Order: sequence, then C-alpha cells, then structure tokens
Amino acid sequence: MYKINEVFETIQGEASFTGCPSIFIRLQGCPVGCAWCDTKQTWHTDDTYLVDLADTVEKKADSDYFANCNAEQILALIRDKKYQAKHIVITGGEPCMYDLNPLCELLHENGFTTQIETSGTFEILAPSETWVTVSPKINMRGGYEVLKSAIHRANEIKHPVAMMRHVEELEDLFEAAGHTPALVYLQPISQKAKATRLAIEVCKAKNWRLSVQVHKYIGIA
Ligand SMILES: C[S@@+](CC[C@H](N)C(=O)[O-])C[C@H]1O[C@@H](n2cnc3c(N)ncnc32)[C@H](O)[C@@H]1O
Ligand SMILES: Nc1nc2[nH]cc(C(=O)O)c2c(=O)[nH]1
Ligand code: SF4
Ligand SMILES: [Mg+2]
Repeated sequence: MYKINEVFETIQGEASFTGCPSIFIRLQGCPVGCAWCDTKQTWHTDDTYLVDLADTVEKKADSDYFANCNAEQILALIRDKKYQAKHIVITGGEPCMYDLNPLCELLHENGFTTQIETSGTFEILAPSETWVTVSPKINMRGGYEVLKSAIHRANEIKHPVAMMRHVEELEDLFEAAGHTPALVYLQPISQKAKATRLAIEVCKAKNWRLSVQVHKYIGIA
C-alpha cells in the first residue's frame, strides 16, 4: 500500500525535466526533518487523517490528509483524470520509504516514464529505467553509507543551498562516495536572494547547473 498525499498534473519546475508536463504523485511520510522543508504537511503517517483517494486529487491547498491505495488504484485514477502528461514524478514526503518497484513497473507497462525525487536517506527501490533525482540530506537520518550508494544510483543531484557550508558538504559526500555525477544542480533554498546569488556563483565556478523552482516564480503547483 502507498500513502498518497496528493495527485496533480503540472509542469516540472526543478532540475533536468524543468518544463516537462508531469503528473505528480506525492507520497505521505518523511522522518528526515529538514528545517526549511516546503512540504511539512507530508511528514506524519497518522491514520486518523485518512481520506478517499479521490479527495487527494488536485487539492486546493496543502493539507496533511492522505489515502491508502495500491499501484493499480493509482493507475486507474490517472487514467480516469485523462491527464495528457506521459511523465510521472513520484515525490513526497520521502518516496523511498516505499518499495517503488511495483508502482513504477506498472506505470512503465502503461507507457509512462517515471522520475523519483528522493533525499537519499533510504535505499532506492525502483527500476533501472526510473530517473532518480537525489537531493542528499547530509548529516540527517539514514547515515552516510545509504547516501553514498544513492550518489551512485542518481541520474542527477539537486542540492538545496543557502550557505557555502552546504556546497562543501556536497563535495565531501562526492569525495566519500568516490563519484561526482555528471549532472549537479544547486537549488536556492526558499527563493532567498542571498541563496540564489551563492548558487549562481558556485555554478559558474564549478560548471554545475542552477535549479530555481520555476513553479514558485510563476505561481503554479
Ligand atoms: C519536498 S522534497 C520531497 C522529496 C524528498 N524528500 C527530497 O527531499 O528530495 C522535493 C524537493 O524539494 C526540495 N526542497 C524542499 N524544500 C525546499 C525549499 N524550501 N527550497 C528549495 N528546495 C526545497 C528538496 O530538497 C527536494 O529536492
Ligand atoms: N511544479 C512542481 N515541480 C516540482 N518539482 C519537484 C517538486 C516536489 O515537490 O518534489 C515539485 C512541485 O511541487 N511542483
Ligand atoms: S527529506 Fe524532503 S520531504 Fe523530508 S523534510 Fe527534507 S525536504 Fe522535506
Ligand atoms: Mg514542491
């Protein structure tokens, strides 16, 4: 069973797939606790907040209600909504708290591509065709070993930054993992001007890329 916080169709606003029409599946539950997290409503998994799957579709505002369902029910919902997007982003919360193989395999069999957004603090259980965006949460839950293997699996890194220390921690992680992925994005935390300036300067210096959460600038989900 997957706990679904919300399902909606939008434009991917972050990293390599920016601009790609996408169906977002936001899973409930995250024990990592980033102070600046923009989806704190997904942290808990208290079943007193259970609703029907239909009530998680295109929520008008962030809420901590969620539905329990299986992969077939998610596919049926997406079919029913007649969404045009062929790319599905599974985010959270922390989606890798779940085994994502059954869900991604079913979506692939039905002609969708999949992407997951993960903190790298849990083992990544997803097919090799799934595009994995790792946003490593360093010195948080899970420990360095899990994070290091996530760096090797990642198709891209997307690292939230506000201070130079965040950049240094990322470089230390690449060093410890013995691997620097080809695609490294820096994402300013909460659109702060100082964080954005830092990200721009570091991207130029290291030939990394900038990810600015386009959806927040244009006011879409
Ligand atoms: C909400 S998280 C959910 C997926 C997963 N738990 C993770 O952290 O990757 C989705 C993405 O948003 C980023 N993010 C969360 N809050 C942010 C903020 N205030 N500013 C910039 N990026 C943020 C995360 O680092 C991650 O890349
Ligand atoms: N448009 C849009 N793009 C996104 N990319 C990653 C998101 C996330 O919350 O994981 C997100 C999101 O919430 N909305
Ligand atoms: S790991 Fe992701 S969902 Fe969890 S607190 Fe951090 S940013 Fe939020
Ligand atoms: Mg978001």
